[in-house]
Amino acid sequence: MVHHLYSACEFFKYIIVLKTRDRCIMELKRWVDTRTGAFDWGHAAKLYVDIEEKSDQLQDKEEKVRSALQHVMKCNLEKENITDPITLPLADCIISAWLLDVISREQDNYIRYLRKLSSLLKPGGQLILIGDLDLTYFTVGAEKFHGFTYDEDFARKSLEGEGFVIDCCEVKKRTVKSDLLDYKAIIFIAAHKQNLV
Ligand SMILES: C[S@@+](CC[C@H](N)C(=O)[O-])C[C@H]1O[C@@H](n2cnc3c(N)ncnc32)[C@H](O)[C@@H]1O
Repeated sequence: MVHHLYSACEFFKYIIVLKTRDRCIMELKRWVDTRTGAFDWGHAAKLYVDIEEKSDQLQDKEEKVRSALQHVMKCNLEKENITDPITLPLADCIISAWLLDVISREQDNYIRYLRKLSSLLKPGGQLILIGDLDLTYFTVGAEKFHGFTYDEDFARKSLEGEGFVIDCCEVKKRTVKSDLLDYKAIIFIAAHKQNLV
């Protein structure tokens, strides 16, 4: 998914994308390098310029994202240092979308993963967290996977418990009809990591 990078590159000159699967890393690098046969993310760029009413900037936007995207790196949230053997400098902002919902089994996991994301952030740094509320399953191809089920209260308390201050939290009720997954709403949270005193 690259949709969020179109907005992010308006604010950040250097962006690092972390992915766990080698195939995803390879595909995204092909797109960054405009290689033949790379996945066409044109619809994401078009969506961005349409929302921002900047359709004349379509070409520029693609180039801006590509030049901000410095590295596509491997990560695994199960590891102590999730980008082992590389240690990244602390980030100004982390965007995590639909990741914790999918990889967490229970509340303790979710909080532990959140702590790992926090450890990659500078004090005062921003965390933008997007997820599905009340998800129990999702489907990919013919396979059905477990979703971690949580509500707004749990997300808020988890962030606050890990030393974040929530600046904005919005919940948007589901409008899509599909039995491929069963979430009830999408949650968008912008929070910052408290400075240590
Ligand atoms: C629903 S997708 C979220 C996609 C994400 N927003 C993106 O743009 O790539 C869940 C992602 O979690 C990744 N994942 C699974 N186990 C992981 C782990 N242990 N550490 C980090 N990512 C993991 C999967 O490869 C998958 O891309």
